[in-house]
Amino acid sequence: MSAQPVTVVDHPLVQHKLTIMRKADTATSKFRHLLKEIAHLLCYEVLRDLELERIEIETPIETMMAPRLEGKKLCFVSILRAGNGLLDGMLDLVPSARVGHIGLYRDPETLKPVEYYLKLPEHRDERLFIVVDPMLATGNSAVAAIERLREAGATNIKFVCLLAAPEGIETFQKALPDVPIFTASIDRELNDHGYIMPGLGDAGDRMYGTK
Ligand SMILES: O=P(O)(O)OC[C@H]1O[C@H](OP(=O)(O)OP(=O)(O)O)[C@H](O)[C@@H]1O
Ligand SMILES: O=c1cc[nH]c(=O)[nH]1
Ligand SMILES: [Mg+2]
Repeated sequence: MSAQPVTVVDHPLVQHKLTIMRKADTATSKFRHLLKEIAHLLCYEVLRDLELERIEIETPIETMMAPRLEGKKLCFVSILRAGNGLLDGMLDLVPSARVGHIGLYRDPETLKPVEYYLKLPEHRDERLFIVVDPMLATGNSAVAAIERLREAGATNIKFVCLLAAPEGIETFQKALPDVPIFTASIDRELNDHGYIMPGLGDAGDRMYGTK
């Protein structure tokens, strides 16, 4: 099976905001704010093909059949912690969406993800799951999260990140060829510690000021 494409959202607004996020001297509050704003723009792209239902409404002039989004059929899944930055922006646009959380941290020695939390809504086979995490580095965390979702019954899944490394995309597409990736940038490569270069550093630490 050939892999689903990677969509790079290269809109000038996204690229400009990303440049500010990458800068080492951008403050935590500004970083979080920009991540939320970029999440709005990524959300717009990832939901482009969303099916709408039609409902009858009354405008001041006449009756019409108008398109409506059924937000409850959508579920955003945040890979904790850093995924919450994207999640907040996505929920601004689709407040009725359901939300799942998967807690994973990357062991700094092995670069393997360690799971510490999982909470998902029910009726998983009926929903579109949008899994969010700003960083796709080795790809191990995203693959583990999505495999876990699949075990739990999710079938329709898309992945959204801010930065992706070529190594992470390769791992992801080998493991999950049917899951499309949306990202604001494909960066150059990983360094010896599994950090994306040029990247933006540790997304969780930059969001929450923990370093
Ligand atoms: O593609 P990978 O090599 O798996 O790396 C990416 C993961 O690393 C970061 O999380 P981290 O482990 O730092 O946890 P945090 O969000 O709690 O800081 C990031 O938010 C991803 O989840
Ligand atoms: O560059 C990276 C790699 C993994 N996790 C991050 O937060 N940043
Ligand atoms: Mg981190």
